[in-house]
Amino acid sequence: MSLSLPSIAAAIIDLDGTMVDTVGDFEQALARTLAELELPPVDRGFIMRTVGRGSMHLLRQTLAQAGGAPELLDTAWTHYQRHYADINGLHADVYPGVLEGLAAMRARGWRLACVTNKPRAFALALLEAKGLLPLFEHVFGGDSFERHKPDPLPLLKTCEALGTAPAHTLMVGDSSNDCEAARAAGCPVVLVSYGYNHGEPVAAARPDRVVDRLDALF
Ligand SMILES: O=C(O)COP(=O)(O)O
Ligand SMILES: [Mg+2]
Repeated sequence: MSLSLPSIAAAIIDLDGTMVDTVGDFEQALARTLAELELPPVDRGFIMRTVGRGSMHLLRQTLAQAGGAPELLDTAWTHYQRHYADINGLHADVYPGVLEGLAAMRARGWRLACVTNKPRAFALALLEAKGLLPLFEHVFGGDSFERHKPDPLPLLKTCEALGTAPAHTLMVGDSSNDCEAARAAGCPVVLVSYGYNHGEPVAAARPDRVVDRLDALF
């Protein structure tokens, strides 16, 4: 599939690793959760390789990495949600070029939606804290639909909500999850080079284009 920008009417933008560098938030919330369970913290590299498949996946992997018993997962989840809500956005920065890129999309008349695997309540609070929320018509999280990315369902549902055909709705993300979901939904896809792609170069996912900044798309 080749990317034809003039045919695009809307964009679905991923959050963690694409708009906001949230590793610091994950690091803090996980460290506090593990400390409460009397377990050692995990390192930043592990978090960067593991993030992207939803908070429950991250927590399950983290618990295993820290040597915690799988039976601790429910308790850990309760702690994690409380800690994440407390620090959400405090250790996170909007990447360079994001505001400019989103403004350029809006200037072209594109409709914008955010689709993340983060729980929706955390995504809304983070977008609000970073001043990005007013740019989006819809925000959907990992708990908004029955299945999350890399399943195409969230993208198909978002196209329905936007009223745009998948072929005219550009997915912009940072990982192979975003790319797989887009391919299966029939959306063209651009990946940013700077996010979290499970430690792999994004080009390996074979998106329609790779950009180093969101505003480099135009
Ligand atoms: O797994 C996460 O919570 C991050 O997800 P995202 O990259 O889809 O925003
Ligand atoms: Mg991401």
